[in-house]
Amino acid sequence: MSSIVLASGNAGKIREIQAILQNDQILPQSQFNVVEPEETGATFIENAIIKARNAAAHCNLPAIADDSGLAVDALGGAPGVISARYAGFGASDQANLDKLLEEMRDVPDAERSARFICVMVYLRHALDPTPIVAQGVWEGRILRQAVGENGFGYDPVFWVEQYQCSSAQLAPELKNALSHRGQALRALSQQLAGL
Ligand SMILES: O=c1nc[nH]c2c1ncn2[C@H]1C[C@H](O)[C@@H](COP(=O)(O)OP(=O)(O)OP(=O)(O)O)O1
Ligand SMILES: [Mg+2]
Repeated sequence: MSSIVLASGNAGKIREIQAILQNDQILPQSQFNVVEPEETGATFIENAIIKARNAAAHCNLPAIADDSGLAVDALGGAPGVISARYAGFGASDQANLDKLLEEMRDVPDAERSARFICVMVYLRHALDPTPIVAQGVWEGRILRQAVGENGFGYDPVFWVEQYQCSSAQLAPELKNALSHRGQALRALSQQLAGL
């Protein structure tokens, strides 16, 4: 099997994707000096395709991309596709999370429902007209303060009802078994196996 480029610059995502797929032919785009594209899409799927196409074109290889984010009901679905730049372009995870907690300060406990969404795309080559697409959704609630050290991004404020802890308090394997990303990757793998 030939290599597949993983079109992400997010170390947390890359760690999770590699742990789930366990395929040493999947190489992060940093190994090819891919320049990250602007994520101009209005939807997760558009942004995933933009990222996968950019990496596939640069590397002349098949590519996988993950576009994901947090949709909070009390904020009308925000931060959504702009989750990575909620507090501004190039904002840190901490700055994004602080902004979310601030926006949610006066939202009562009963109205703090949210979900993580992940769209994974596989392109056979840059101009592949029929991308393989898979999606995962993980329901949770937004905490009032950050707790936990694992994961990345908004994990410290995402309450996982089933385990009564934040997703940053889950062991990495358990997060991958439950998460939007784990769901999307398993669905993507099934489709790839059927090709
Ligand atoms: O499991 C997760 N646990 C916590 N936070 C998460 C998760 N999954 C996505 N998120 C947040 C992080 C970031 O704020 C945004 C993704 O933005 P997104 O553009 O897809 O990724 P990114 O810019 O970090 O890396 P890249 O585009 O190179 O893959 O959603
Ligand atoms: Mg991004």
